[in-house]
Amino acid sequence: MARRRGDEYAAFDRPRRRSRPRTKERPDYSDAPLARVVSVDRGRYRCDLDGVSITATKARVLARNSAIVGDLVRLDGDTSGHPGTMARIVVVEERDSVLRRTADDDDPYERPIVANADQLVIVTALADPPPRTGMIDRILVACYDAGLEPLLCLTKSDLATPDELIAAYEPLGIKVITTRPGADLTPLRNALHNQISVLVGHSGVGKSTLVNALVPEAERTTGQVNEVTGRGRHTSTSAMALRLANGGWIIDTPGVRSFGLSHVEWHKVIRAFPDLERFTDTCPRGCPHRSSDPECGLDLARHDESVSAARLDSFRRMVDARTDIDVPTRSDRP
Ligand SMILES: Nc1nc2c(ncn2[C@@H]2O[C@H](COP(=O)(O)OP(=O)(O)OP(=O)(O)O)[C@@H](O)[C@H]2O)c(=O)[nH]1
Repeated sequence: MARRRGDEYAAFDRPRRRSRPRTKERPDYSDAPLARVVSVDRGRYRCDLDGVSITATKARVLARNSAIVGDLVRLDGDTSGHPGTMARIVVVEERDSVLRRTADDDDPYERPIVANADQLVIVTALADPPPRTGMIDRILVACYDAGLEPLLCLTKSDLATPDELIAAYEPLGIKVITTRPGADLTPLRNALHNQISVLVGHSGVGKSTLVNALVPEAERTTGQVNEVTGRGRHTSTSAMALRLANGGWIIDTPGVRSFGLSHVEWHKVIRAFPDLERFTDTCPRGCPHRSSDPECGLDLARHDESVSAARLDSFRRMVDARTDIDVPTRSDRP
């Protein structure tokens, strides 16, 4: 600010401090302790360093939202984990995988949910709330896009039979596990052993109940399903990674109502539909397989008894909704 003449405080003005020239050399953190981010809450990162829980902030040089649950990070500062201490995340290691979703199919803003998972467990209740195969198919698209192995976990088998869903998904090579209150969890434990598994599902399907059974000390809050809306209450509000006693991690994520896929390139959606893919061999080059695309081979699948109409509808709903496909449709033809 320009100083007024005769300003009586002018004499007190301190000489400007020269800033030290910045060094271009960053400290070498390659030997700094390596921890895993287990939860993120308002700029505070809880990290697990060989079983010790450490609270950390993120170094300013790292971009916003650059560390997410599942990330392997190098820590500087106080890594004792004692109450009141704080470490600093100085490096986020390269990720093996990133599971992403968008709020809906038009949302250009993609949300990385979890880093470094190997397996995606789609938790679906057989009733209360009722299963939605469209949602399962959407999550499968995101799963294959992230390079993860899918596992379908059907809960609440005390309320309804799993036969239909097993018949629909097992032939696609997807492992299916069924649970109910008091069920023997050995098959699920075996499937999770030494894997980093992320649990995804609609609110109220029983993810937290499962997590509490697998890791009792987790004490994840469980909620009632609303009798009127049939929806869960979104009791868990943020993702959390938990160590499994016999090796591996499970990452519980908040219940989702939708699973947007605008981050998945449209031509990759078909990968989650191996049962339909063979019909696309006869399609014209670059066919996006929408209902309106001329000579799309999937139109023949409609008349094939071995094809599930629900799966075909589910696929078509996903591609028909895309606004980023620039290929003429039947109605565009002269
Ligand atoms: N009958 C039956 N009820 C179950 C089963 N598993 C969970 N529940 C009940 O379903 C309700 C919702 O379970 P939660 O574990 O809170 O569900 P969630 O998926 O974690 O829900 P969000 O936290 O909202 O994501 C609770 O009342 C559970 O007791 C099951 O196998 N059978």
